[in-house]
Amino acid sequence: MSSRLASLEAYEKLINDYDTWLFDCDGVLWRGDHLIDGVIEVLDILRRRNKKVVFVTNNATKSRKSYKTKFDQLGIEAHVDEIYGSAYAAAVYISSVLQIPKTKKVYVVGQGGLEEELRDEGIQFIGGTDPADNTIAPFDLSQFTPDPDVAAVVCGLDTQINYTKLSKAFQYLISNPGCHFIATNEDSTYPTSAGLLPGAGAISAPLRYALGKSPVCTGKPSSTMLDCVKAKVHFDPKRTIMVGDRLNTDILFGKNGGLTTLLVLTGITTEEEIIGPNPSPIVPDFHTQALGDFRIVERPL
Ligand SMILES: O=C(O)[C@H](O)[C@H](O)COP(=O)(O)O
Ligand SMILES: [Mg+2]
Repeated sequence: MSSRLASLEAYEKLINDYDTWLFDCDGVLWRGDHLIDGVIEVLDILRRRNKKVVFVTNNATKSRKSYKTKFDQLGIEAHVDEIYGSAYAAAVYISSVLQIPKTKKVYVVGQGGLEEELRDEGIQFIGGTDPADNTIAPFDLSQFTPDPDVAAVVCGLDTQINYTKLSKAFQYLISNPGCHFIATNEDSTYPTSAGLLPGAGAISAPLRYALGKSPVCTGKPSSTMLDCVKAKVHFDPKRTIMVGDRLNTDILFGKNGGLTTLLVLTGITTEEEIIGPNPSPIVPDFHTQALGDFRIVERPL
């Protein structure tokens, strides 16, 4: 059963017990471009208490560098080497795990952030933001010649999704032998300041259905994302806490990694889902309304 934080002592104890704090972004720090109340103060408290702060997001629309710009714009202190996104995890997976030859290419269903991370890993790509693929014109298969050098299809959140991209991705996956099917993440929904929208999982779903097979997922809860963090950040899992708003990504990611987990209710998951009559089988160690609740340690009620 998840334990709800409700006293000054409980918030103090959590801060004292954990040296490394991994934070999800959408639904924890912000919703779309709207900062969630109390986030800046609490991150400052943790930094002043010499806690290691790391950001782990499944949102593949931005690269780590473009996330740094978003943090700056929202007034949140963050450094590029503290930021880990599913686009970065996908690029590292392709270059270091699959080791696709540099002569090969990736067909992208996704946005600029994913392309930037692929480029930074020296991976050639087509599709993505290419205007030729961002069209509402009907797709004519008889006019399409698959590029034989495409060795993988990677699918992330793409707000410009269309039938042409789905068709080309599908064609590469059925015609190029051994073509890898990768999803940056499979979140079903995406929390914005105006409400919920379809998530990256809803973008790769038509391909999963058409192919009858699932992609390799590199974002949370997969271990690929934690391996990316571990490769750059030293931390003791026993003294590390994962803070997130979604059970089947953030909390499962923490549990899979042997970390302690804290659920906040400012994003996807409602309290009903953890303490209601039919609670989720994914149980966080702790939960609280919002990250901002930790301000109590410096302004006791
Ligand atoms: O659809 C998506 O990609 C997700 O909803 C979104 O990106 C989640 O981001 P996170 O909460 O992991 O920062
Ligand atoms: Mg989230």
